[in-house]
Amino acid sequence: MEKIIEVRGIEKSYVKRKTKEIISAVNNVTFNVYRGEVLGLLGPNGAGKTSTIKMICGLLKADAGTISINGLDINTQRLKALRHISAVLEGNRNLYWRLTVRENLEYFAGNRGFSRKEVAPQVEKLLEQFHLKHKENELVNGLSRGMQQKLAIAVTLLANTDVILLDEPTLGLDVEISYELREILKNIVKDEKRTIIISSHDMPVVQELCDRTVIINKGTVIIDEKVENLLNLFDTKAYAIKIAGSLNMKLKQQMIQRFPLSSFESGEHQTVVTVNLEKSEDIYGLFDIFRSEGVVVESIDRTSIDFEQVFMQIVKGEKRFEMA
Ligand SMILES: Nc1ncnc2c1ncn2[C@@H]1O[C@H](COP(=O)(O)OP(=O)(O)OP(=O)(O)O)[C@@H](O)[C@H]1O
Repeated sequence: MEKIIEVRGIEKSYVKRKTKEIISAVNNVTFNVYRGEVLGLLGPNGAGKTSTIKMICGLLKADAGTISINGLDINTQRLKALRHISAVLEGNRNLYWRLTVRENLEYFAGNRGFSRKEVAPQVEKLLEQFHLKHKENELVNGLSRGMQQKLAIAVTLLANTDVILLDEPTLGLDVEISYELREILKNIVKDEKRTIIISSHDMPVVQELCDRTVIINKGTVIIDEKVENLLNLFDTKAYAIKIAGSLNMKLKQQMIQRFPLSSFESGEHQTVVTVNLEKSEDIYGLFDIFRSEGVVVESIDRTSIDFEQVFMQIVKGEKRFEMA
């Protein structure tokens, strides 16, 4: 697999203005991005994602370490390196508000050296793909946030760079437009082998779009693994246990303490407890708790897990999972 981005041991600290306290935001982060893959860059708030993304885009300079894009060092061959990457950063849609949808696409393609004629077929395709055709002659100013976001991503795709970086693409959008955007991106990823880095808190986006995920916590990479492998790994340890009657609060708290991702769904005569166990043997510990409280287990089944749960488990556990 061809490496298109190499991030090696990057570090970034900030000094708090008032207290002069030094904050280590990124601490020795290393990962690769391969051509044609969709990489999810994840982490809880304050983990260091934005700082990492800004260093990759050349908006921030790393205190230490190196970043290369297509073999070009971002410090010593900055302009050449940055020509291979385009980005939609969170809260910054990089559009001209007084131009129409079509004019924005043509203007930014022009900035990258493409003539209007050259990009005409692609502009048409993108207008269709992003369901923006009926808005092509409207000013960006009057568009909804969701439409603006779609256009910003379309502009980025039109630049035809080797790498596209989407920082929180669905943040702040309502559910319908998030879904629509996810579907559009899914089709683009399926049809064209684009290299995309997505930073997101929207786990369905990660689950459905990303091939691999790099999870950062407290400035350090804690996971670099294929999404599929993570789902499989956790899936085998997720159980749905049916219990007669209901569980009292003390027991629920006891379970959450021992198995942090437990969830409870109470019916009229039954409760379904879903747990994700770190080791399969932990099931015995669970049964011990039930036995000591006289809880009757009616059935136990393996269940499927979604990426949201996987992410929570990893971040809460703050540990590396050795993959088989
Ligand atoms: N300009 C700055 N000055 C001081 N501290 C900063 C600055 N930018 C970021 N930080 C701190 O660095 C740490 C990492 O921040 P960063 O924005 O990179 O994380 P993040 O993972 O993108 O978080 P979020 O998901 O909330 O955007 C945080 O503790 C943050 O408060």
